[in-house]
Amino acid sequence: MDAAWYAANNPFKREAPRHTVLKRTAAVAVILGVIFVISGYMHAADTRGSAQPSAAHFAAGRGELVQPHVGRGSAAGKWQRAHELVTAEFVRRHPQGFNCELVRLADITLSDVFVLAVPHLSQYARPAGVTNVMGLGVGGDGAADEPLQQPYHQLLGVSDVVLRDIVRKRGSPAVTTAYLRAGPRASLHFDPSLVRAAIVTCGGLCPGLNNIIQGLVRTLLSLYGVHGVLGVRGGYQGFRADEAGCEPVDLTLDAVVGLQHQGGTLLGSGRGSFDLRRTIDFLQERAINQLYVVGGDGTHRAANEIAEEARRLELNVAVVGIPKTIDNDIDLIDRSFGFATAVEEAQAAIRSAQVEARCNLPNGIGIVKLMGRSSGFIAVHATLASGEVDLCLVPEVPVVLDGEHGLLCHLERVLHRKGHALVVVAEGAGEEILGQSATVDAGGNRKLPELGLWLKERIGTHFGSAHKKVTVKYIDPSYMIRSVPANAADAIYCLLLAQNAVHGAMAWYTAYSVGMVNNRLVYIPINALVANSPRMMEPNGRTWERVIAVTGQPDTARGERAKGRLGSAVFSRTVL
Ligand SMILES: Nc1ncnc2c1ncn2[C@@H]1O[C@H](COP(=O)(O)OP(=O)(O)O)[C@@H](O)[C@H]1O
Ligand SMILES: O=P(O)(O)OC[C@H]1O[C@](O)(COP(=O)(O)O)[C@@H](O)[C@@H]1O
Repeated sequence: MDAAWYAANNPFKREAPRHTVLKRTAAVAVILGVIFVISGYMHAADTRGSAQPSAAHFAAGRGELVQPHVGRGSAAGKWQRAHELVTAEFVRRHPQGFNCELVRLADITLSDVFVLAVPHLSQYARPAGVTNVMGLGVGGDGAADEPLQQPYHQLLGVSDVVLRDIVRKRGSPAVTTAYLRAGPRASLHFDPSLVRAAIVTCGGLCPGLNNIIQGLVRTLLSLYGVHGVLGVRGGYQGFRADEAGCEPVDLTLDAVVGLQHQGGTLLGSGRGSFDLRRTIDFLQERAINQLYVVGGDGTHRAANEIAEEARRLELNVAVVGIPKTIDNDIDLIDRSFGFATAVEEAQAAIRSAQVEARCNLPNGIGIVKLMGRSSGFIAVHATLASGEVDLCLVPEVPVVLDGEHGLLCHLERVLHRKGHALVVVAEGAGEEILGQSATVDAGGNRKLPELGLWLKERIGTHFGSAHKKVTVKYIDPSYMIRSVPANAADAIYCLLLAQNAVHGAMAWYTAYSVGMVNNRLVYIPINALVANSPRMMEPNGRTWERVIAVTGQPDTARGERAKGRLGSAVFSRTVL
């Protein structure tokens, strides 16, 4: 490593030790003064006394009303004079003001922001220092003979960050973490003509995998003018192609034409075992200097090992993760790609089950099993979207069948009221009833007992013993759901993920995963990502409360029966 170069260019100059995960980027001693829109500023005189809260209301409460200096000059000028903390930059961003009073919340301040520092290759490898310009035609079917280029509209720097904790209330800590904002940087660590990239997709299938592959290939080849992209086949076992019998393939622009319309993954996937030594050998033998790994938390744990070994050996190799989980159980990010498609696709199965339940007289019951090994996000979101589900069972909430507040009694009430009932079951629900399975798959994931089928029998015997005829239809659309192409929202998300994954590696970053946080694309150190995954739905949170409100089922998460934290999983919310 060139110590002098690093000392001059280290973007994280600070006193904190290098191994510290949270690194302080700036002493942002700015009182953000989170501003609430309360009542008319421009029309203050007109609106006071209406249904809007008044100045007196704030004087009596926590807020400080910002008195507008109504006078001559532009709206922006008046607006800026309204309060000394409203800076020129703030006015520039909001030239029209908000046409309402501003109330400064003295309780809400932000004193320090710590960015989750992403390792970068120039800590031991000299950067190429090539100027970054955008190659045009990234969505095209082939490379132009004379590629067109233009400067980027916006280039990002080391202190462009996205705050993590945006929800603020009285008593919220004045310190927050932040993520590096993803995007193109002015200078490139890699000379594009010397880049040889590899892509691998691991774990179970998920809508959008092909969009990610296509996005990576197009960004590398067209946007950056890289010369070679290799597709590693069949997941991590593809790094041992001789053993696995699946040779890597060259990924050209032609090879990815129309790929976004196909489900699955062009490269194949797998949960086969990961071999660090053989993977590093593969990268070195084929002179790969950028590795893009698409997979879930297990895949990211392996990617982290590759990145750490590459750093130990001082290899000029960027390792980039793209989080893939149909279950949406990777924490920190708003949502994973493919999840919205899965929720949408689940609606078809729920509608079919609804028709079966309605038409099988008397007392038709439709059960739909949805994926969700350790978290029930698909089941929960599909239930909320449907609005017709009467009972939703997820791994995070205990399944209590018997008793007055049990789920069977609830079904009896629903049948009495509607004549039919609709149940959605996440596959991992009910382990506390059926017990944990000892068998695991090739990725080390536990095989799950079939609660849905068991429930079908149990409902039959329950109503049978009460001499009540019911007809139960069971639908398992799991593999049909995850094999579909991404919907439009996921397709756009995949494109953003793929482009930004490449921007980071080209700039100099490594050992990071790209994701959406607070609706912005960011770089998250893989270490931080795996430390916080898998995530589960908070059983005492508002999402589950919404499910209860929609289905009317008894809340079996209440009180001491809530499961709490399970293993290394963290409870967290998710954004669709
Ligand atoms: N803790 C781990 N450390 C290293 N590699 C792992 C780990 N867990 C899983 N893997 C590897 O990651 C790949 C995908 O794992 P899997 O659990 O199927 O998918 P996911 O990435 O969706 O969690 C497999 O090749 C598996 O060997
Ligand atoms: O049958 P397979 O291929 O093992 O996959 C099923 C499993 O994959 C999962 O969807 C998890 O996969 P993800 O990595 O995409 O989250 C589980 O819900 C399910 O148990």
